[in-house]
Amino acid sequence: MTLQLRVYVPPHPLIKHWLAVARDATTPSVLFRSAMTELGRWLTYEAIREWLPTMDTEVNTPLSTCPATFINPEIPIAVIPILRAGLSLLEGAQTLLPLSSVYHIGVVRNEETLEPSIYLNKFPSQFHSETRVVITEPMLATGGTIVTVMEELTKRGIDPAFVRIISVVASPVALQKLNVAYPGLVIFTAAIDEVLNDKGYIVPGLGDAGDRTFGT
Ligand SMILES: O=P(O)(O)OC[C@H]1O[C@H](OP(=O)(O)OP(=O)(O)O)[C@H](O)[C@@H]1O
Ligand SMILES: O=c1cc[nH]c(=O)[nH]1
Ligand SMILES: [Mg+2]
Repeated sequence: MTLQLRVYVPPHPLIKHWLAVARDATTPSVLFRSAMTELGRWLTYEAIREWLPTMDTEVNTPLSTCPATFINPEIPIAVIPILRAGLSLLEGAQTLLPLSSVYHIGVVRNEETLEPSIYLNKFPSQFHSETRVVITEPMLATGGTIVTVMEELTKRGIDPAFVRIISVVASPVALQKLNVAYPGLVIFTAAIDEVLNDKGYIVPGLGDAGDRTFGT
């Protein structure tokens, strides 16, 4: 079977609404953060459908016994926010995955070369092989940052088939790069924008997600 990247753009009115708020250049930082939190929440809700491990058992209702399904607490769930901008989606993701562990990684692009470099890595030396991973990264532009993070995860035992990427705006260049390197990956994004300008910004995009989140 040939694996292929799967990219979902959920047609949900709340996702469209909060994307529109985030794209609007007049949206102040305080509202931009709310929009990103909501996008993190609804995109995570979509992404963990048929993915979060469950276990079938029985419960006793006040009247009788009945089949029941719980989230399986034995399978570790990791949320990976890529600093800085990925922090904007974290709260929304975390509210849906309250038992998850959060492992931070800081990556910054060189503004001239667009090459990513890691300045903080809180990953363990090895992850449990069954770990499910949600990566929060709002912008997939050249794809350099997300591929760097995937390399750090897979060399510590993460299976790409267990990874879901939560993004807000993705470019075809980044998606193609991911498809070559990790064809089994699944991505949930609010939009795919075609153009990458000569400074590596997605157009129309939403500008610099890190700066808009933190008001810098
Ligand atoms: O796909 P790429 O071309 O690698 O670009 C995407 C990355 O660029 C931005 O990070 P930035 O370097 O601006 O850091 P920040 O999040 O701290 O603002 C953005 O937050 C992504 O992490
Ligand atoms: O458009 C872009 C591209 C990279 N990083 C951003 O924050 N925005
Ligand atoms: Mg930035």
